[in-house]
Parts: sequence; C-alpha cells; structure tokens
Amino acid sequence: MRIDDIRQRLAALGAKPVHVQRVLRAWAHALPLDAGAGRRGPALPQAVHEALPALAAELAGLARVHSEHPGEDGSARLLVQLADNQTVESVLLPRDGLCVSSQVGCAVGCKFCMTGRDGLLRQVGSAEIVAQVVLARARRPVKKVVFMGMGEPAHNIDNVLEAIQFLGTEGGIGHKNLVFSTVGDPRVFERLPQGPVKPALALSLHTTRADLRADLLPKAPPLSPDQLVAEAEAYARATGYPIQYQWTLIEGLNDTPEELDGIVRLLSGKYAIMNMIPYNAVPDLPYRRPAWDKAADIARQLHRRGILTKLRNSAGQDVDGGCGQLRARVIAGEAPVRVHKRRV
Ligand SMILES: C[S@@+](CC[C@H](N)C(=O)[O-])C[C@H]1O[C@@H](n2cnc3c(N)ncnc32)[C@H](O)[C@@H]1O
Ligand code: SF4
Repeated sequence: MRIDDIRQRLAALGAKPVHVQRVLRAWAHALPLDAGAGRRGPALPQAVHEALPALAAELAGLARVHSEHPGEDGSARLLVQLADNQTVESVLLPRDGLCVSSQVGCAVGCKFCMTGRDGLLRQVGSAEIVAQVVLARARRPVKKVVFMGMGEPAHNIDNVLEAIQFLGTEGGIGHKNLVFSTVGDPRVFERLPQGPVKPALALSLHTTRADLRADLLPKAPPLSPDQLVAEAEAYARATGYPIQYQWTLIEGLNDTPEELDGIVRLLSGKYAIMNMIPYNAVPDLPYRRPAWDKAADIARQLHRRGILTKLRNSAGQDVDGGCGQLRARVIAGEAPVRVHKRRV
C-alpha cells in the first residue's frame, strides 16, 4: 500500500487536506488516528471519524512483529510480518535510530549478502515502510531512519522517496537523519536532489577496483568507483551533508594495501566519512570477517592519511549479522544465533 492511497481514501470520505494531515501525522507518531482532532484544529468529518477504526486496523496489519530479538548493544532486531505474510527485518538501533527494509529480497545479488541470495520477491510499499517506523515508535522514540535493511532502495525509488518525504514532514524526522543507502544508481543521483526532503546518502562502495566491484555486486549499475564518487560528491556539496561511504570489510578481499591506496586516491579532499563494517559471516559463503585488530589498524592508517574513517559493528550482530539473515533463519525453522563478539 502507498501513502497516497490512504490520502485518497480519506479525501473520498470528505477529509480536507488539514484532516488528512492530522490523521497521517497521528499514525506516523504511533498515536490513535483521531489524536488531536477537534482539540487544536477542526473536528474530523463524521464519515472520516466513523472510518477510522477500520483504517487503524488495516494500518496495523501492514506490519506486525513476528518476533523480536534484543541485542547486547541496546539494539533489537525485529522480524516484521507484512499483510501477505512476507517478512522483512527492521532493526531498532541504539540512540533512537531505526534500520528499515525497502524490498523483500533484492535483485542486485551482492555475493556476500544474504538478502540478495534469492533475488527480488517483492517491493515494500511506501505505507509499509512507514508502518515499520510506526511499529518501532510503539516501542521507543525514533529520530533517525536508515534504509540499510533488506533491499536496494534505488530499485524501489518511488515508494522509498514517498516514505522519505512523509517521514521528513508529517513524521517529524530531520532530513539529514533520513539515510538512503545504495550501491549507486543513476536514478538516485537524478531523483534525490529534486525532492523537497533531501536525505543523507550512504554509498556502498566496498572496493575501489571496478573489476572486483562488478564481480562482487553483479547486478549493480555499471558505474565505476570514480564515477560513483564524483556523483556522490556533487550531492554532498548540494545538500551540505557528507557522503557516508560503506565498506563491508572482507578478509583478503578488500582489506589490502592496494585498496587503502585506492581509498586515499578516491576520497582525499572529499566531503565524506568512510564507515568500515567488518563482515558478518553468512553460512555457506566463502567470505570471512577480518580480525578486529586488523580492521582497527586499517581504520587508523586511513585516518593518518587524511580519510575520516569510522570502524563500526553492524547493530545487533549478536542476534544475526547482515540484514536478511534473521529472516532466512526463521524461514528455515532455525533459532536465531546468539554469538558474543567484541563491540565498538
Ligand atoms: C543490506 S544493504 C541494504 C541497502 C543497499 N542495498 C546497500 O547495499 O547499500 C546495507 C549494507 O549492509 C551491508 N551488508 C550486507 N551483508 C552484510 C554482511 N553479511 N555483513 C556486513 N555487512 C553486510 C551491505 O554491504 C550494505 O552496505
Ligand atoms: S548488499 Fe544491498 S544491494 Fe547488495 S544484495 Fe544486499 S541488499 Fe541488495
């Protein structure tokens, strides 16, 4: 379901724009849909008022918690069941953040990512994206939303941008606290600068070598790392927020001295933060997580060479690392693993 469908249904019942906004704002903040109506503004038309219980039930059915898995770091991973029983993952992050999913599955097929293994199953509608925020807000405050869960937001850009625009207005989230995470796609560089709500951009770079990137991210658009950085830099300068480069650090693959030289060449002088996230191993895949000390040394070296670098663990990794792993385990009928790893 799209947010626009809800707007149109309310309008068909006689709701004026001010009523529609009031109902949607209440929803976005996990309040009863009639919260505030008649107190600080006009009462809702009778037909709208009468339709609210059914609408509330329908919106609640867009996303339900199938299971909840608290992590050691204050995060909690939610397996979220959509109305057609498909499931996606949302992660409640420490410090009022939320990671949401934009697709069930993903067509990019990154070789190291669990989400990409079965291809794309379906798009997540804009209302279903907001419903993940509403579910989270029923549990704790949400002041930042990152699109780093399952799926490639660029492949569902209309729904994702509709959700971003809504969250940045009625949803009350600061624009730079909405983070669009992508492998990089011409549609992103064309559409993001045009929107009234401009999110921050996280670019999953992973390597500075065009040949390795084409191999690891087989269905990502054929933009070279140099082209991606040039496009992203233009967006950073236009918005005033730095690009967050994502680098999933994989042992022996993109943790080499040549890659560090490549990063320095590509990102020196750029308005950028390099986020290095050691890989969470996925069963049956040949990729390995580097030792924490080695990852820390890489981050230090980059820092010394002038690249603002942060070494991070992905949140909730003790309750099933990279996005898509929890869903896969539950589908396979296995209990989520709990492993103890060093935290940042
Ligand atoms: C799941 S993707 C979703 C957003 C978008 N498709 C992208 O690739 O940026 C978000 C981030 O998770 C990372 N990721 C995927 N699998 C991972 C794993 N097993 N361990 C650590 N990071 C992983 C990706 O590299 C990407 O930077
Ligand atoms: S890392 Fe992102 S783009 Fe790649 S398969 Fe996973 S979800 Fe899709």
